[in-house]
Amino acid sequence: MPEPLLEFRDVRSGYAEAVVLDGVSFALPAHGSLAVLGRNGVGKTTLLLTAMGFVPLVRGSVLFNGRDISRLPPHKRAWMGLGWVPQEREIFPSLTVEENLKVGWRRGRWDLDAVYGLFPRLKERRVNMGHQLSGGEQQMLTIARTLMTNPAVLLLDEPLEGLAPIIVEELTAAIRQMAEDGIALVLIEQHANVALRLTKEAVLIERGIIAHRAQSSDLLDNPGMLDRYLGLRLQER
Ligand SMILES: Nc1ncnc2c1ncn2[C@@H]1O[C@H](COP(=O)(O)OP(=O)(O)OP(=O)(O)O)[C@@H](O)[C@H]1O
Repeated sequence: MPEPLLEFRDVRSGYAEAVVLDGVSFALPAHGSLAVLGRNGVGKTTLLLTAMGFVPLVRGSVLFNGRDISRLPPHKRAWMGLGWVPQEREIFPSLTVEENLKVGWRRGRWDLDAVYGLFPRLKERRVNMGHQLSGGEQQMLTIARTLMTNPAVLLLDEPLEGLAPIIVEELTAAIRQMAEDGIALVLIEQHANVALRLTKEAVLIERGIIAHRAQSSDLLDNPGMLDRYLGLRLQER
């Protein structure tokens, strides 16, 4: 079996006053995609923060391409190919769209032309300042900026949260295309049906542990299972 791209081995992590994840293990293959589902506050964001090194490990290890990166700082992990897309839509408000995109560019498949091909809206807005963008455009820019670093894996924290349906459609299509293009995905998304359609595998987190893991398509065919484990229901969007 080929070496996983990103692997958690028996990870325990959390904040000074609270252990959040306890005994989490998974292996994401290169070009793989994983939906992380669970109720509010179960530790989904903490899982991504642990992968990036923003939240310290108490036990276990995080591996990337077979290398133990547990002690590396976030910027080194980003440099190695972990592309974090935070929920807070971190862009530079006083730089133009194009300047925002150029800031983190690293040579590779994704450059300005390719990114504008994926997000034509950003091309139209390329001379606008970050602060002049709508919430949906800011989210596109946040993802596009990370894409410009040519990551091996994108860690997406609720990228569709609070966005209008038309923008959700555009972003969903873009995420699907990035995955088809070979970027691995870890996707946190409250709308389970969207997350399951975009991914091959899923883990259901409950109180800091992986309560269930399955093929995403099997979960889509079995909505009762989501309901049983987490009280999540598939919603139409
Ligand atoms: N900086 C922090 N310091 C202390 N506790 C925190 C911190 N951030 C999150 N927590 C706690 O850790 C737990 C897991 O939070 P986390 O944000 O990972 O959950 P989540 O599954 O992503 O939830 P949501 O869907 O609401 O974003 C929660 O109980 C939360 O209150």
